[in-house]
Amino acid sequence: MAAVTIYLGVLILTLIFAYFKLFYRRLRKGEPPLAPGHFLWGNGKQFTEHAVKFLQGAHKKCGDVFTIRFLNQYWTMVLDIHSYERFAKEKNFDFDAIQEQVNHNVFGYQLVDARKMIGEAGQKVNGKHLFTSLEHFAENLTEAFKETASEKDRMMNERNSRKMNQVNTAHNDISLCYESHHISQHGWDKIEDMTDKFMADTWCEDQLRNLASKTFFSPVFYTIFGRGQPGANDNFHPQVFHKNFDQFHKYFNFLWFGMPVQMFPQAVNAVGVLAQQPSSADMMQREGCSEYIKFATEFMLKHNQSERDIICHNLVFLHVNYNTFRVVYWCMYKLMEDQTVMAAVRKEVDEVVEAKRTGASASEYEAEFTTEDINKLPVVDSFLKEIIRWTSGVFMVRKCIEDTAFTTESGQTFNIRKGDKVAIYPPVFHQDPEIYENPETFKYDRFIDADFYKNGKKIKHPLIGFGSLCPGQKLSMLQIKWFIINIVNSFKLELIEGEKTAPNTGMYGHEILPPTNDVQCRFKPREGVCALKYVNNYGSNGSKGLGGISSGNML
Ligand code: HEM
Repeated sequence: MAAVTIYLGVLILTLIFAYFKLFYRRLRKGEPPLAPGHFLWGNGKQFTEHAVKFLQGAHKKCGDVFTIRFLNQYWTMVLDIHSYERFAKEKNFDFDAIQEQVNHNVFGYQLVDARKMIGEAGQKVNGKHLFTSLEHFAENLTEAFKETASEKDRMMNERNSRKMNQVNTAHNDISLCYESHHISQHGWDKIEDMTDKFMADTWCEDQLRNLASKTFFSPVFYTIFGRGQPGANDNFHPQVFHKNFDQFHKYFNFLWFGMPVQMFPQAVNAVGVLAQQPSSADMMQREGCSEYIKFATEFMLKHNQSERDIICHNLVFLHVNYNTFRVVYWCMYKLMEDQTVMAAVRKEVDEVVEAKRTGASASEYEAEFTTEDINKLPVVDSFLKEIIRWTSGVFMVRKCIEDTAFTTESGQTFNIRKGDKVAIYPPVFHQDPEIYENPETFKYDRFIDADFYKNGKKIKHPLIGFGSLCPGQKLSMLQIKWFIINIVNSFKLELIEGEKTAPNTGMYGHEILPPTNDVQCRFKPREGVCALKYVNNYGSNGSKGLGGISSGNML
């Protein structure tokens, strides 16, 4: 009995010691206040329930800068939008540790000489490479659209042959009637007209995720990895990768926080498929393989990284591009959900296409767009920014590598402890009613010629969906804009009645929130549309050709 009491006593003392050692924090002078939370788990539960509501509440109680806790990890939140640039420029707030954590915990590898590699690889999607990447993407997009449109042709051919049988039968019947009841030739023509109209009115139905995958993810995949010999590796296919990436992504937050992937059998299965990639030598030989992948692969080989590491890095690159896919999903959803949005975007696109159109007849119609042209559409631009505002769930996180006195734009100084995480949480700004009137309402034209204010002061960076470091933001924005112009020009899209979804607020932490559920939609090619062509004019007349309205705050 005495021994049990001693054991219990030791256990309780150990637990108390562990609690004070691991979880409890005594604030030092000048440190930001701690947000109230569970004595053991900290603020994890409040965060996962609804990160924005939790942080808005803590902001009201604690002020612009305060610290939250996830188990034994302390994160200081800087929730003053005017301090964004100071935060981004603070040299003691380091991103490398975060990038290492993602690479190690989520993708299971480590990048050698990471800063140099990411810095130089980032140039392969900017400057002149931005234009060539967009050119390749545009070519792949045209292919993907042709394939999607041909689905309707395939479907119509099947229906046609079925219908022709019916029509032949009807024809025989009608001929009999025609002879016996004198149905006019006009009556017969009308029946044939109705059959044609029925064919033209035929829609294809699909899940939106599938449709976005076929029309957008596929061209992105081919733009990154190029195309191999037909049938070379059946699993290295955009749709196979998309499906498995979708599975894997569900566990992103858990993996990032350090939970072992073995806890999630579905993620393990998905990774098993995603690991089936061509060898690095074969990858670089694929037709149209991107400069980014070629550069990264050569860099990693030079640094003696293994084939496995290269495969993992390819997945990281696909992961960052997957954000662009998610934005496109939401663009398509909002275009279909709200007829006012569709009408406004379509009007702008139709007008510019009409103005640029060349060719004598429908079969010859073509309109050329430069990067500048793509960027010069205020409605498309604002619509896209509103989608990013409405769906971004991103953290901008850094590790504090030295004890640091951080001064906000308003002059308050806080001591941030070495080893803590420091973060800006853009969704809190994006949902702030003082910055964005009725933030819960989707307003496609919110960003047209608009300035935004907080505490009476104009905000320099009102939308922070890409953080300060993302090298892919220009490419991403341009790919999405080009996609919107093309999809609106080429297809009619509708949601099936009653279908509805919303951003999944339980997934805050993902750069772009996934939908709570997928929706069923229908589409068909528009008749007699003008073919659109992207023209890479980099360097012509000394042009870097970005121009446009987006350069102010997003590009
Ligand atoms: C809508 C699409 C995208 C979103 C919302 C997005 C968002 C972000 C965010 C929030 C970060 C962290 C930045 C920070 O904390 O300052 C980031 C980093 C990064 N993004 Fe993107 N991104 C997108 C598309 C892309 C694309 C298309 C590429 C590649 C071409 C890309 C490449 C990267 C890389 C390499 C980093 C790490 C940068 C570093 O370590 O310095 N992203 N992105």
